[in-house]
Amino acid sequence: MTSAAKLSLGCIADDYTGASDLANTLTRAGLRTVQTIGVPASDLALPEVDAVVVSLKSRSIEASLAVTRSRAAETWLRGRGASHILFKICSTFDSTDAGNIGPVMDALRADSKDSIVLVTPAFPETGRTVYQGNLFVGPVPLNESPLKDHPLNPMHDSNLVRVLARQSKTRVGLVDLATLARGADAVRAKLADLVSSGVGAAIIDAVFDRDLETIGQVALDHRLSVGASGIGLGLARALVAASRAKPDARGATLVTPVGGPAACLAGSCSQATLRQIASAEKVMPVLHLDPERVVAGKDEAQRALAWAKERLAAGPILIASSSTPAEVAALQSRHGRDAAGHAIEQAMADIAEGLVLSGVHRLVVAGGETSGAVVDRLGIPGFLVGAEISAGVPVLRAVGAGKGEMVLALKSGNFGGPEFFSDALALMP
Ligand SMILES: Nc1ncnc2c1ncn2[C@@H]1O[C@H](COP(=O)(O)OP(=O)(O)O)[C@@H](O)[C@H]1O
Ligand SMILES: O=C(O)[C@H](O)C(=O)COP(=O)(O)O
Repeated sequence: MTSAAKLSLGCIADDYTGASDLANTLTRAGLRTVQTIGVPASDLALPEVDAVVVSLKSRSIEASLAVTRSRAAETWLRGRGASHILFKICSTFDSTDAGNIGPVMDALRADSKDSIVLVTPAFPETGRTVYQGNLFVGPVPLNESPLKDHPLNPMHDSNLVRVLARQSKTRVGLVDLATLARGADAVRAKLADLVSSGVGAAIIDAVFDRDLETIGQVALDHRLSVGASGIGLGLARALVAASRAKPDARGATLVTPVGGPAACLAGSCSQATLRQIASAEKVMPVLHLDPERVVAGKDEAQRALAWAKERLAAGPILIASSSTPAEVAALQSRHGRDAAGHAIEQAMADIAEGLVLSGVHRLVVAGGETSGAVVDRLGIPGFLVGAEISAGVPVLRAVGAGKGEMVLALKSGNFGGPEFFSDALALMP
Protein backbone atom coordinates (compact mmCIF):
# COMPACT_ATOMS: atom_id res chain seq x y z
CA MET A 1 0.00 0.00 0.00
CA THR A 2 1.25 3.50 -0.73
CA SER A 3 -0.20 4.81 2.51
CA ALA A 4 1.85 4.65 5.73
CA ALA A 5 -1.26 5.31 7.87
CA LYS A 6 -2.28 2.52 10.21
CA LEU A 7 -5.46 0.64 9.41
CA SER A 8 -8.37 0.99 11.85
CA LEU A 9 -9.89 -2.30 10.75
CA GLY A 10 -8.62 -5.33 8.87
CA CYS A 11 -11.10 -7.76 7.30
CA ILE A 12 -10.63 -11.24 5.84
CA ALA A 13 -13.59 -12.31 3.69
CA ASP A 14 -14.16 -15.94 2.67
CA ASP A 15 -15.65 -15.02 -0.70
CA TYR A 16 -15.60 -12.09 -3.08
CA THR A 17 -19.25 -11.06 -2.99
CA GLY A 18 -19.16 -11.16 0.79
CA ALA A 19 -16.07 -8.97 0.65
CA SER A 20 -17.78 -6.37 -1.52
CA ASP A 21 -20.88 -6.59 0.67
CA LEU A 22 -18.73 -5.76 3.72
CA ALA A 23 -16.73 -3.07 1.88
CA ASN A 24 -20.06 -1.47 0.95
CA THR A 25 -21.28 -1.50 4.55
CA LEU A 26 -18.04 -0.04 5.92
CA THR A 27 -18.01 2.69 3.26
CA ARG A 28 -21.55 3.72 4.04
CA ALA A 29 -20.72 3.80 7.73
CA GLY A 30 -18.00 6.35 6.94
CA LEU A 31 -14.85 4.22 6.76
CA ARG A 32 -12.59 4.78 3.76
CA THR A 33 -12.41 1.22 2.50
CA VAL A 34 -10.75 -0.77 -0.27
CA GLN A 35 -11.37 -4.37 -1.30
CA THR A 36 -8.31 -6.35 -2.35
CA ILE A 37 -8.22 -9.69 -4.09
CA GLY A 38 -5.98 -11.81 -1.94
CA VAL A 39 -3.02 -10.31 -0.07
CA PRO A 40 -2.02 -7.27 -2.17
CA ALA A 41 1.27 -7.20 -4.02
CA SER A 42 3.63 -4.64 -2.50
CA ASP A 43 3.43 -2.48 -5.64
CA LEU A 44 -0.36 -2.23 -5.68
CA ALA A 45 -1.08 1.48 -5.39
CA LEU A 46 -3.92 1.91 -2.88
CA PRO A 47 -5.31 5.14 -1.47
CA GLU A 48 -5.11 6.02 2.23
CA VAL A 49 -7.91 4.02 3.85
CA ASP A 50 -9.30 3.15 7.27
CA ALA A 51 -10.19 -0.42 6.38
CA VAL A 52 -9.04 -3.09 3.97
CA VAL A 53 -11.18 -6.10 3.09
CA VAL A 54 -8.97 -8.90 1.81
CA SER A 55 -11.08 -11.16 -0.43
CA LEU A 56 -10.26 -14.85 -0.37
CA LYS A 57 -11.98 -17.65 -2.28
CA SER A 58 -11.76 -19.84 0.83
CA ARG A 59 -15.34 -20.67 1.85
CA SER A 60 -15.59 -23.98 0.01
CA ILE A 61 -11.99 -25.16 -0.21
CA GLU A 62 -10.15 -27.68 1.99
CA ALA A 63 -10.16 -26.30 5.56
CA SER A 64 -6.39 -26.40 6.14
CA LEU A 65 -5.86 -24.35 2.95
CA ALA A 66 -8.50 -21.88 4.09
CA VAL A 67 -6.59 -21.53 7.39
CA THR A 68 -3.25 -20.98 5.66
CA ARG A 69 -4.63 -18.31 3.33
CA SER A 70 -6.56 -16.57 6.10
CA ARG A 71 -3.48 -16.43 8.32
CA ALA A 72 -1.44 -14.90 5.46
CA ALA A 73 -4.09 -12.20 5.12
CA GLU A 74 -4.07 -11.70 8.90
CA THR A 75 -0.29 -11.21 8.91
CA TRP A 76 -0.53 -8.63 6.14
CA LEU A 77 -3.33 -6.72 7.89
CA ARG A 78 -1.65 -6.77 11.31
CA GLY A 79 1.52 -5.57 9.59
CA ARG A 80 -0.39 -2.50 8.49
CA GLY A 81 -1.56 -1.68 11.95
CA ALA A 82 -4.95 -3.35 12.09
CA SER A 83 -5.61 -3.80 15.80
CA HIS A 84 -8.92 -5.56 15.09
CA ILE A 85 -9.51 -8.26 12.50
CA LEU A 86 -13.00 -9.21 11.31
CA PHE A 87 -13.21 -12.65 9.71
CA LYS A 88 -16.10 -12.01 7.32
CA ILE A 89 -18.32 -15.03 6.72
CA CYS A 90 -21.67 -15.40 5.01
CA SER A 91 -24.74 -13.92 6.67
CA THR A 92 -26.27 -17.37 6.21
CA PHE A 93 -23.22 -19.09 7.75
CA ASP A 94 -22.53 -20.99 4.52
CA SER A 95 -20.19 -23.83 5.51
CA THR A 96 -20.03 -27.59 5.95
CA ASP A 97 -19.40 -29.56 9.16
CA ALA A 98 -15.79 -29.87 7.99
CA GLY A 99 -15.38 -26.12 8.02
CA ASN A 100 -14.34 -23.58 7.16
CA ILE A 101 -15.67 -21.09 9.70
CA GLY A 102 -14.62 -23.15 12.73
CA PRO A 103 -11.07 -24.04 11.66
CA VAL A 104 -10.28 -20.51 10.47
CA MET A 105 -11.76 -18.99 13.63
CA ASP A 106 -9.72 -21.37 15.80
CA ALA A 107 -6.50 -20.41 14.04
CA LEU A 108 -7.13 -16.67 14.08
CA ARG A 109 -8.20 -16.82 17.73
CA ALA A 110 -4.96 -18.57 18.65
CA ASP A 111 -3.00 -15.88 16.81
CA SER A 112 -4.97 -13.06 18.42
CA LYS A 113 -4.67 -14.58 21.92
CA ASP A 114 -8.25 -13.45 22.57
CA SER A 115 -9.85 -15.38 25.43
CA ILE A 116 -13.17 -15.44 23.56
CA VAL A 117 -14.35 -14.58 20.02
CA LEU A 118 -17.63 -12.83 19.30
CA VAL A 119 -19.50 -14.50 16.41
CA THR A 120 -22.66 -13.29 14.70
CA PRO A 121 -23.79 -13.49 11.06
CA ALA A 122 -26.75 -11.18 11.75
CA PHE A 123 -27.40 -8.59 9.07
CA PRO A 124 -30.92 -7.25 9.76
CA GLU A 125 -30.88 -4.98 6.67
CA THR A 126 -31.07 -8.16 4.58
CA GLY A 127 -33.31 -10.08 6.95
CA ARG A 128 -30.61 -12.12 8.67
CA THR A 129 -31.38 -12.20 12.42
CA VAL A 130 -30.20 -14.41 15.25
CA TYR A 131 -32.35 -15.30 18.28
CA GLN A 132 -31.37 -17.79 20.99
CA GLY A 133 -28.53 -18.75 18.68
CA ASN A 134 -30.89 -19.61 15.82
CA LEU A 135 -30.34 -17.91 12.44
CA PHE A 136 -33.42 -16.69 10.60
CA VAL A 137 -33.53 -15.73 6.91
CA GLY A 138 -36.46 -13.38 6.81
CA PRO A 139 -39.34 -15.12 8.60
CA VAL A 140 -37.99 -18.67 8.38
CA PRO A 141 -35.22 -20.56 10.17
CA LEU A 142 -32.08 -21.08 8.08
CA ASN A 143 -32.77 -24.80 7.59
CA GLU A 144 -36.21 -24.05 6.11
CA SER A 145 -34.87 -21.29 3.80
CA PRO A 146 -33.59 -21.71 0.22
CA LEU A 147 -30.12 -22.06 1.76
CA LYS A 148 -31.03 -25.68 2.52
CA ASP A 149 -30.53 -26.26 -1.23
CA HIS A 150 -27.25 -24.39 -1.71
CA PRO A 151 -25.18 -26.22 -4.35
CA LEU A 152 -21.98 -26.25 -2.29
CA ASN A 153 -22.89 -25.55 1.34
CA PRO A 154 -26.49 -26.64 2.00
CA MET A 155 -27.54 -25.49 5.50
CA HIS A 156 -29.63 -28.03 7.44
CA ASP A 157 -29.35 -26.68 11.01
CA SER A 158 -30.37 -23.16 12.07
CA ASN A 159 -28.83 -23.42 15.53
CA LEU A 160 -25.42 -21.79 15.10
CA VAL A 161 -24.09 -22.90 18.48
CA ARG A 162 -24.48 -26.49 17.25
CA VAL A 163 -23.23 -25.69 13.72
CA LEU A 164 -20.08 -23.91 14.90
CA ALA A 165 -19.39 -26.49 17.60
CA ARG A 166 -19.35 -29.22 14.93
CA GLN A 167 -16.64 -27.33 13.02
CA SER A 168 -14.52 -25.93 15.83
CA LYS A 169 -12.17 -27.23 18.53
CA THR A 170 -13.30 -24.27 20.66
CA ARG A 171 -16.18 -24.61 23.10
CA VAL A 172 -19.07 -22.48 21.82
CA GLY A 173 -21.54 -20.56 23.99
CA LEU A 174 -24.36 -18.05 23.56
CA VAL A 175 -24.98 -14.42 24.47
CA ASP A 176 -28.75 -14.08 24.20
CA LEU A 177 -30.82 -11.07 23.16
CA ALA A 178 -31.96 -10.33 26.70
CA THR A 179 -28.35 -9.88 27.78
CA LEU A 180 -27.63 -7.77 24.71
CA ALA A 181 -30.60 -5.54 25.51
CA ARG A 182 -29.02 -4.72 28.89
CA GLY A 183 -26.08 -3.11 27.12
CA ALA A 184 -22.36 -3.49 26.49
CA ASP A 185 -21.34 -4.04 30.12
CA ALA A 186 -23.89 -6.83 30.51
CA VAL A 187 -22.46 -8.48 27.40
CA ARG A 188 -18.95 -8.09 28.78
CA ALA A 189 -20.02 -9.71 32.05
CA LYS A 190 -21.65 -12.60 30.21
CA LEU A 191 -18.54 -13.11 28.09
CA ALA A 192 -16.42 -13.20 31.25
CA ASP A 193 -18.73 -15.87 32.70
CA LEU A 194 -18.42 -17.90 29.51
CA VAL A 195 -14.62 -17.63 29.57
CA SER A 196 -14.53 -18.79 33.19
CA SER A 197 -16.45 -21.89 32.14
CA GLY A 198 -14.02 -22.68 29.34
CA VAL A 199 -15.96 -21.23 26.42
CA GLY A 200 -13.82 -19.64 23.70
CA ALA A 201 -16.40 -18.52 21.13
CA ALA A 202 -19.83 -16.96 21.61
CA ILE A 203 -22.68 -16.80 19.14
CA ILE A 204 -24.35 -13.47 19.85
CA ASP A 205 -28.01 -12.79 19.18
CA ALA A 206 -28.89 -9.73 17.10
CA VAL A 207 -32.22 -8.66 15.66
CA PHE A 208 -31.91 -4.89 15.15
CA ASP A 209 -29.11 -2.53 14.08
CA ARG A 210 -28.96 -1.22 17.66
CA ASP A 211 -27.93 -4.72 18.74
CA LEU A 212 -25.07 -4.54 16.26
CA GLU A 213 -23.92 -1.25 17.78
CA THR A 214 -23.71 -2.86 21.21
CA ILE A 215 -21.82 -5.81 19.74
CA GLY A 216 -19.46 -3.45 17.90
CA GLN A 217 -18.59 -1.63 21.12
CA VAL A 218 -17.76 -4.88 22.90
CA ALA A 219 -15.98 -6.38 19.88
CA LEU A 220 -13.44 -3.54 19.93
CA ASP A 221 -12.29 -4.81 23.36
CA HIS A 222 -11.00 -7.83 21.42
CA ARG A 223 -8.55 -8.31 18.53
CA LEU A 224 -10.75 -10.66 16.49
CA SER A 225 -14.41 -11.07 15.67
CA VAL A 226 -16.31 -13.30 13.24
CA GLY A 227 -19.43 -12.34 11.36
CA ALA A 228 -21.11 -10.77 8.36
CA SER A 229 -21.79 -7.20 7.33
CA GLY A 230 -23.91 -6.62 10.42
CA ILE A 231 -21.01 -6.84 12.86
CA GLY A 232 -19.04 -4.85 10.31
CA LEU A 233 -21.59 -2.07 10.71
CA GLY A 234 -21.32 -2.30 14.50
CA LEU A 235 -17.52 -2.17 14.39
CA ALA A 236 -17.51 0.80 12.01
CA ARG A 237 -19.90 2.79 14.16
CA ALA A 238 -17.90 1.95 17.29
CA LEU A 239 -14.63 2.99 15.61
CA VAL A 240 -16.13 6.33 14.55
CA ALA A 241 -17.69 6.86 18.01
CA ALA A 242 -14.31 6.16 19.64
CA SER A 243 -12.62 8.56 17.16
CA ARG A 244 -10.51 5.64 15.94
CA ALA A 245 -11.70 6.42 12.43
CA LYS A 246 -12.77 9.80 11.11
CA PRO A 247 -16.06 9.49 9.16
CA ASP A 248 -15.33 10.17 5.50
CA ALA A 249 -18.05 12.47 4.24
CA ARG A 250 -17.11 11.76 0.64
CA GLY A 251 -18.57 8.26 1.00
CA ALA A 252 -18.36 6.02 -2.01
CA THR A 253 -15.96 6.51 -4.90
CA LEU A 254 -17.51 8.34 -7.83
CA VAL A 255 -17.34 5.96 -10.73
CA THR A 256 -16.70 7.83 -13.96
CA PRO A 257 -18.73 6.41 -16.89
CA VAL A 258 -16.91 3.59 -18.62
CA GLY A 259 -19.29 3.08 -21.53
CA GLY A 260 -19.10 0.37 -24.12
CA PRO A 261 -20.81 -3.03 -24.13
CA ALA A 262 -22.07 -4.57 -20.88
CA ALA A 263 -22.69 -8.16 -19.83
CA CYS A 264 -24.12 -10.14 -16.92
CA LEU A 265 -23.06 -13.61 -15.78
CA ALA A 266 -25.09 -15.71 -13.34
CA GLY A 267 -23.65 -18.80 -11.66
CA SER A 268 -25.69 -18.46 -8.51
CA CYS A 269 -28.56 -20.94 -8.22
CA SER A 270 -30.29 -19.09 -5.40
CA GLN A 271 -34.01 -18.47 -5.52
CA ALA A 272 -33.34 -14.74 -5.68
CA THR A 273 -31.01 -15.09 -8.66
CA LEU A 274 -33.44 -17.37 -10.52
CA ARG A 275 -36.13 -14.70 -10.08
CA GLN A 276 -33.75 -11.96 -11.22
CA ILE A 277 -32.82 -13.92 -14.36
CA ALA A 278 -36.51 -14.35 -15.17
CA SER A 279 -36.99 -10.59 -14.87
CA ALA A 280 -33.94 -9.89 -17.01
CA GLU A 281 -35.40 -12.01 -19.83
CA LYS A 282 -38.01 -9.29 -20.35
CA VAL A 283 -35.40 -6.61 -21.08
CA MET A 284 -32.26 -8.25 -22.45
CA PRO A 285 -31.17 -11.37 -24.36
CA VAL A 286 -30.52 -14.24 -21.93
CA LEU A 287 -28.62 -17.43 -22.78
CA HIS A 288 -29.11 -20.44 -20.49
CA LEU A 289 -26.02 -22.62 -20.64
CA ASP A 290 -26.45 -26.39 -20.82
CA PRO A 291 -24.68 -27.44 -17.58
CA GLU A 292 -24.11 -30.95 -18.91
CA ARG A 293 -22.30 -29.55 -21.94
CA VAL A 294 -20.36 -27.15 -19.71
CA VAL A 295 -19.05 -30.04 -17.61
CA ALA A 296 -18.26 -32.00 -20.78
CA GLY A 297 -15.80 -29.43 -22.12
CA LYS A 298 -15.01 -25.97 -23.49
CA ASP A 299 -17.41 -25.93 -26.43
CA GLU A 300 -20.38 -24.58 -24.45
CA ALA A 301 -18.42 -21.55 -23.25
CA GLN A 302 -17.24 -20.89 -26.79
CA ARG A 303 -20.84 -21.18 -28.02
CA ALA A 304 -21.89 -18.66 -25.39
CA LEU A 305 -19.16 -16.24 -26.40
CA ALA A 306 -20.17 -16.42 -30.05
CA TRP A 307 -23.80 -15.83 -29.02
CA ALA A 308 -22.75 -12.82 -26.95
CA LYS A 309 -20.57 -11.24 -29.64
CA GLU A 310 -23.53 -11.20 -32.04
CA ARG A 311 -25.58 -9.19 -29.54
CA LEU A 312 -23.24 -6.98 -27.47
CA ALA A 313 -23.41 -3.99 -29.79
CA ALA A 314 -27.20 -3.86 -29.41
CA GLY A 315 -27.19 -3.80 -25.61
CA PRO A 316 -26.51 -5.76 -22.42
CA ILE A 317 -26.77 -9.56 -22.41
CA LEU A 318 -27.00 -12.16 -19.66
CA ILE A 319 -25.49 -15.65 -19.65
CA ALA A 320 -26.64 -17.99 -16.90
CA SER A 321 -25.77 -21.49 -15.75
CA SER A 322 -28.29 -21.28 -12.92
CA SER A 323 -30.67 -24.18 -12.45
CA THR A 324 -33.31 -25.29 -9.97
CA PRO A 325 -32.29 -27.34 -6.91
CA ALA A 326 -33.51 -30.55 -8.56
CA GLU A 327 -31.51 -29.89 -11.71
CA VAL A 328 -28.44 -28.96 -9.65
CA ALA A 329 -28.75 -32.17 -7.64
CA ALA A 330 -29.10 -34.25 -10.80
CA LEU A 331 -25.95 -32.77 -12.34
CA GLN A 332 -24.05 -33.25 -9.10
CA SER A 333 -25.16 -36.87 -8.85
CA ARG A 334 -23.72 -37.51 -12.31
CA HIS A 335 -20.44 -35.60 -11.91
CA GLY A 336 -19.89 -34.85 -8.20
CA ARG A 337 -20.66 -31.62 -6.31
CA ASP A 338 -17.20 -30.10 -6.39
CA ALA A 339 -16.34 -31.19 -9.94
CA ALA A 340 -19.59 -29.80 -11.32
CA GLY A 341 -19.23 -26.56 -9.41
CA HIS A 342 -15.62 -26.05 -10.43
CA ALA A 343 -16.28 -26.82 -14.09
CA ILE A 344 -19.09 -24.28 -14.26
CA GLU A 345 -17.10 -21.63 -12.38
CA GLN A 346 -14.24 -22.06 -14.83
CA ALA A 347 -16.58 -21.88 -17.80
CA MET A 348 -17.91 -18.60 -16.45
CA ALA A 349 -14.31 -17.39 -16.15
CA ASP A 350 -13.65 -18.44 -19.77
CA ILE A 351 -16.71 -16.50 -20.88
CA ALA A 352 -15.78 -13.43 -18.83
CA GLU A 353 -12.26 -13.43 -20.26
CA GLY A 354 -13.65 -13.61 -23.79
CA LEU A 355 -16.17 -10.85 -23.11
CA VAL A 356 -13.49 -8.48 -21.82
CA LEU A 357 -11.36 -9.24 -24.87
CA SER A 358 -14.43 -8.31 -26.93
CA GLY A 359 -14.59 -4.88 -25.28
CA VAL A 360 -16.86 -5.49 -22.28
CA HIS A 361 -15.74 -3.27 -19.39
CA ARG A 362 -19.06 -3.27 -17.49
CA LEU A 363 -19.66 -6.67 -15.94
CA VAL A 364 -22.27 -7.93 -13.44
CA VAL A 365 -21.62 -11.32 -11.83
CA ALA A 366 -24.15 -13.19 -9.66
CA GLY A 367 -22.67 -15.64 -7.16
CA GLY A 368 -19.84 -15.61 -4.68
CA GLU A 369 -17.82 -18.56 -5.98
CA THR A 370 -18.66 -17.54 -9.53
CA SER A 371 -17.38 -14.02 -8.87
CA GLY A 372 -14.20 -15.47 -7.41
CA ALA A 373 -13.49 -17.49 -10.53
CA VAL A 374 -14.27 -14.56 -12.84
CA VAL A 375 -12.29 -11.90 -10.95
CA ASP A 376 -9.29 -14.21 -10.54
CA ARG A 377 -9.29 -14.95 -14.27
CA LEU A 378 -9.50 -11.24 -15.12
CA GLY A 379 -6.53 -10.64 -12.83
CA ILE A 380 -8.13 -7.74 -10.95
CA PRO A 381 -6.12 -7.04 -7.77
CA GLY A 382 -8.50 -4.65 -6.05
CA PHE A 383 -11.65 -2.55 -6.04
CA LEU A 384 -12.84 0.83 -4.86
CA VAL A 385 -16.44 0.99 -3.65
CA GLY A 386 -19.00 2.91 -5.70
CA ALA A 387 -22.74 3.46 -5.43
CA GLU A 388 -24.94 0.94 -3.64
CA ILE A 389 -27.15 -1.01 -6.09
CA SER A 390 -29.07 -2.84 -3.37
CA ALA A 391 -28.41 -3.81 0.24
CA GLY A 392 -25.05 -5.57 0.30
CA VAL A 393 -24.17 -4.99 -3.37
CA PRO A 394 -22.14 -1.95 -4.53
CA VAL A 395 -20.75 -0.88 -7.86
CA LEU A 396 -17.04 -1.67 -7.83
CA ARG A 397 -14.31 0.11 -9.74
CA ALA A 398 -11.33 -2.09 -10.56
CA VAL A 399 -7.92 -0.78 -9.56
CA GLY A 400 -4.53 -2.05 -10.62
CA ALA A 401 -5.74 -4.37 -13.36
CA GLY A 402 -4.02 -2.48 -16.16
CA LYS A 403 -6.91 -3.24 -18.50
CA GLY A 404 -8.32 0.29 -18.65
CA GLU A 405 -11.31 1.42 -16.64
CA MET A 406 -13.59 -1.43 -15.58
CA VAL A 407 -16.66 -1.48 -13.35
CA LEU A 408 -18.22 -4.59 -11.91
CA ALA A 409 -20.99 -5.62 -9.56
CA LEU A 410 -20.43 -8.85 -7.64
CA LYS A 411 -23.85 -9.92 -6.42
CA SER A 412 -24.23 -12.19 -3.40
CA GLY A 413 -26.51 -14.97 -4.50
CA ASN A 414 -29.35 -14.11 -2.15
CA PHE A 415 -29.15 -10.33 -2.44
CA GLY A 416 -30.76 -7.81 -4.76
CA GLY A 417 -34.26 -6.99 -5.85
CA PRO A 418 -36.26 -8.57 -8.70
CA GLU A 419 -34.84 -6.16 -11.31
CA PHE A 420 -31.28 -6.40 -9.99
CA PHE A 421 -29.50 -6.79 -13.32
CA SER A 422 -31.18 -3.72 -14.81
CA ASP A 423 -30.70 -1.81 -11.55
CA ALA A 424 -26.99 -2.61 -11.57
CA LEU A 425 -26.42 -1.63 -15.19
CA ALA A 426 -28.25 1.66 -14.64
CA LEU A 427 -25.56 2.56 -12.04
CA MET A 428 -22.69 1.36 -14.26
CA PRO A 429 -22.90 3.71 -17.24
N1 LIG B 1 -26.69 -25.60 -13.12
C1 LIG B 1 -25.81 -25.84 -12.13
N2 LIG B 1 -25.70 -27.07 -11.58
C2 LIG B 1 -24.82 -27.32 -10.57
N3 LIG B 1 -23.98 -26.38 -10.04
C3 LIG B 1 -24.08 -25.13 -10.57
C4 LIG B 1 -24.97 -24.80 -11.62
N4 LIG B 1 -24.79 -23.48 -11.93
C5 LIG B 1 -23.84 -23.03 -11.08
N5 LIG B 1 -23.40 -24.00 -10.28
C6 LIG B 1 -22.38 -23.93 -9.24
O1 LIG B 1 -23.03 -23.59 -8.01
C7 LIG B 1 -22.16 -22.78 -7.21
C8 LIG B 1 -22.86 -21.46 -6.94
O2 LIG B 1 -22.12 -20.82 -5.94
P1 LIG B 1 -22.00 -19.22 -5.89
O3 LIG B 1 -21.45 -18.72 -7.19
O4 LIG B 1 -21.24 -18.89 -4.67
O5 LIG B 1 -23.49 -18.71 -5.78
P2 LIG B 1 -24.21 -18.15 -4.45
O6 LIG B 1 -23.72 -16.73 -4.31
O7 LIG B 1 -25.65 -18.22 -4.78
O8 LIG B 1 -23.80 -19.00 -3.30
C9 LIG B 1 -20.89 -22.57 -8.04
O9 LIG B 1 -19.92 -23.55 -7.70
C10 LIG B 1 -21.39 -22.81 -9.47
O10 LIG B 1 -20.35 -23.22 -10.34
O1 LIG C 1 -24.54 -12.96 2.67
C1 LIG C 1 -23.45 -12.41 2.94
O2 LIG C 1 -23.05 -12.09 4.08
C2 LIG C 1 -22.46 -12.11 1.85
O3 LIG C 1 -22.92 -11.23 0.95
C3 LIG C 1 -21.99 -13.40 1.30
O4 LIG C 1 -21.13 -14.00 1.90
C4 LIG C 1 -22.63 -13.91 0.09
O5 LIG C 1 -22.06 -15.13 -0.34
P1 LIG C 1 -22.72 -15.80 -1.65
O6 LIG C 1 -21.94 -17.01 -1.92
O7 LIG C 1 -22.60 -14.77 -2.74
O8 LIG C 1 -24.15 -16.05 -1.32
